[in-house]
Amino acid sequence: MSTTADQQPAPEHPAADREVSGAEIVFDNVTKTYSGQKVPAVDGLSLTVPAGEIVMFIGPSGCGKTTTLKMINRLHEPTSGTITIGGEDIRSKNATELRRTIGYVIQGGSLFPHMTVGDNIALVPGLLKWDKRRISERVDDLLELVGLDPKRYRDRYPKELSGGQQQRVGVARGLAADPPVLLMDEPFGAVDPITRQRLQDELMSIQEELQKTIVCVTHDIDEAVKLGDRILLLREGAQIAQYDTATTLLANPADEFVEDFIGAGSSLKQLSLSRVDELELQSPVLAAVGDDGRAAAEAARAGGQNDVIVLDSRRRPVGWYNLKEAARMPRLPDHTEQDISVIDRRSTINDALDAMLASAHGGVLVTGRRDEFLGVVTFEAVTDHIRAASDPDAQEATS
Ligand SMILES: Nc1ncnc2c1ncn2[C@@H]1O[C@H](COP(=O)(O)OP(=O)(O)OP(=O)(O)O)[C@@H](O)[C@H]1O
Repeated sequence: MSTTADQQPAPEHPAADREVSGAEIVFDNVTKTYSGQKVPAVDGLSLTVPAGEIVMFIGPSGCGKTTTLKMINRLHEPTSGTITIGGEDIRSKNATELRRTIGYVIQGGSLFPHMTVGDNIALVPGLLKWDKRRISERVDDLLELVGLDPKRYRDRYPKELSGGQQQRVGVARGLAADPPVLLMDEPFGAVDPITRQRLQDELMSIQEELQKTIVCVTHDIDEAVKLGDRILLLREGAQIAQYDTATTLLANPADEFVEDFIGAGSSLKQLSLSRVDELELQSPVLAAVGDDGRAAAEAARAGGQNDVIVLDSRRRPVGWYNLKEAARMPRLPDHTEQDISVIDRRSTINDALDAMLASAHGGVLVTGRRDEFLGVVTFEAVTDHIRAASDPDAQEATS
């Protein structure tokens, strides 16, 4: 159902059937007027962010997205109105105490440069006086969760990481004390498009596992459509233009402002609503780290395959070789410098296509929870899907 400025949201709950560790956030008639300003940056905002969902804040520059976000962890105080998290008024704790229970991730990760990756992540658990062993285990778990090998990365300094890796550590730090709420302010704005897509995929896979309540500011409608269980589109003064699922927003824009904002490509954008797990995956012949490459290549050839895919002991893909390359390796190694084009099963079809265009293999590997290998999606599978989705006759024929 559609929600416009004069309606209270009464949405269906996409996360309702999953185990949720997040907490509901409610804004009740919240206004923020900065000192010295006549016009409020946020003017009487009432909004419910359901527990366990990702809500994406989007809207024109200066409409009040960041101000709204920063009121949740009291980096800005409302001039009037009330905000509750899990039913509790955020003013019932002091601001510092509150912030230790809310993860906060901003562009670039904002890591402390003089502290190691491990110490950066351990910061809030340390302030909360967790014991050393628990903190150390937590740091390693989180590094695993965001796809960084703890042994390799725990003791590095931020400057020894790529931009995307720093951003991952930023997410791990935001999640360190297992907060019910994670706030993100343009978290993936500073990285290249391929890295951004991977970070978005990782966030979706982390969210599938953790079910936090995530509020994320973005400037990118495609990112909002991809990540958001719900999208909040604001106009100036944080007035709600529409608050809906991506599907409804794209199919039924509430008015001309929304229509203009989503842009002319909205029928194409609907494609980015399709997820990779709607496609048929191929099951290739697999090999394990340490296997004899020649035997693996022979097994693949016997199975009619042109490639060997190598999995580690946790079934994560760590190598993807053609038969000739594999046959030259007496022991298949546990990592490769080559790009192996991996996407998460909840990635969009558009992401799959982008990854394929950058891949040497004419396909991409699809992973699920904790990066476990699920199968291969081929260029043909994607193009067939796109053809079917954009051809109404074909859709009718299959429905
Ligand atoms: N510290 C401040 N003091 C005074 N005015 C401010 C302050 N911070 C923001 N504003 C004003 O409040 C309004 C909302 O700003 P806000 O940063 O929340 O918008 P935004 O939607 O996040 O913008 P952008 O997309 O450009 O980041 C703007 O008019 C801005 O100029």
